[in-house]
Amino acid sequence: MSILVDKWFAENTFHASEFDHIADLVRLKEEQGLTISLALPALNEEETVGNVIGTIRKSLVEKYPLLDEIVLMDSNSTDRTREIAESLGIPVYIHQQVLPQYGAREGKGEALWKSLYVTSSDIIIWIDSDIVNIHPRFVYGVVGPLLLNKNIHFVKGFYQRPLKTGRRVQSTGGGRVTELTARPLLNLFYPELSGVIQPLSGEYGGRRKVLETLTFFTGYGVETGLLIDVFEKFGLSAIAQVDLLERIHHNQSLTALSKMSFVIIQAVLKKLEERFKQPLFEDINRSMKIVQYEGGNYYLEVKEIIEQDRPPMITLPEYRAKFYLNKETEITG
Ligand SMILES: O=c1ccn([C@@H]2O[C@H](COP(=O)(O)OP(=O)(O)O)[C@@H](O)[C@H]2O)c(=O)[nH]1
Ligand SMILES: O=C(O)[C@@H](COP(=O)(O)O)O[C@H]1O[C@H](CO)[C@@H](O)[C@H](O)[C@H]1O
Repeated sequence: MSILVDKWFAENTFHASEFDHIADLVRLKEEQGLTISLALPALNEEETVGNVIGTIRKSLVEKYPLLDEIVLMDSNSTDRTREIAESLGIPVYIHQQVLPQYGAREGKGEALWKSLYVTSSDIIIWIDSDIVNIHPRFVYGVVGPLLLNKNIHFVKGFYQRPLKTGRRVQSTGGGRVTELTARPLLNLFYPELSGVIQPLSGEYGGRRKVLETLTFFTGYGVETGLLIDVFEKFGLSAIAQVDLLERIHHNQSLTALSKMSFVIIQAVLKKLEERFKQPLFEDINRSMKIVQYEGGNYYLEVKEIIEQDRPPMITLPEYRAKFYLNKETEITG
C-alpha cells in the first residue's frame, strides 16, 4: 500500500506554477474541444466575493478565455453577496430555488450538487468564495492536470493554511478538521487516499462525466464523500492534487468546526456502509450535545445534525433532458 501511495504522490502531485502559462492551457482546452465552468458556493461572503469574482474574471475570462462560465451558487445569503455578484454581471442562483421539486436542504454540498445542473461545461471547478488572498492560480492550478492528462478526472488543491483568530494570524494551524478528523479517518479506512494533502480543500474540480455519477453529501461532508467516491469508482490514478501555495480564508470557530467534524465522521461511516454493503451505523446517535460556555457557566446545546446525500445528478430526468436529450434523440432518431 505504501508504495502505491508514494508512487501516486510522486506522479499525480503538481504545482500551480506548472500551469501559469495560461495561453497554453487555453490552447490545450481548445484542442481538446472542452469547456470549463467555475461555480462559487457562497453563504454570506460579501467581504470577499466581489474580489474573488473580479480577480478570476479579469485573468481567466477577459485576458485569457480559460473559463467559459462563472456562476455564483448562493445559499440564501442574508448579506450583500448576491447583490455584489449580480453587479459584476455573473449569473446568480439561490440553490434553494434550483430544482425545487427535489426540495431544499441546507449546506454547501447541496449548492455544489445543484451547480452541476445550472452549469453547462465539460469541466466544473469549485473554489470557496471566502478566500482572502485570491489569485487566478486557485483556478488554473486545478484546471491544469485535467487538460494535461485525460486519465485524470478529479483534482484537489492543497496549500499552507494560516489560521486567523481575532487579530492574530499564525502562519500555520489552519485546516483543523482536516488534520484532526479527515486525514486520520482516511488513513484508518482509506489508506490509499493518505497521500491527499488537503482532502477537504474547497478548491477542486473534475470532469462532468465523472461528477454526474457521484452522490453528493449536502453539508460539509461533500468533499469527503466525493473524494472517496472518485477513488472507489475510478481508482486512485483518476485523482490528482496541485500545490496552490497558501490559502487564507475566514476561519470558523472551534464550535462550528466541531459540528463540521461530526458531519465528516458521518460521511465516512456512510461510505464504509456502502463499501461493506451493510447498514453498520444506521442507529447511531446524530443528536449532538454541543458544549457552550457563557458568563462563567457551561451548558449543553442539543442539535440534530444528520448528513444526508443527493443521488447522482445523472439519475435526474431534468438533468438528462438538459444534457443528453439531443444525444438520446440522435441515437434513437
Ligand atoms: O451552506 C453553505 C455553507 C458554506 N458555503 C460556502 O462554502 C465555502 C466553504 O464554507 P466555509 O467557509 O463555511 O467552510 P470552511 O472553509 O470554514 O471550512 C464558502 O465559500 C462558504 O460561503 C455555502 O455556499 N453554503
Ligand atoms: O479544512 C478544514 O479543516 C476546514 C476548516 O479550516 P480552518 O481550520 O478554518 O482553516 O476547512 C475545509 O473544510 C470544509 C469541509 O470540507 C470545506 O468545505 C472548506 O472548503 C475547507 O476550507
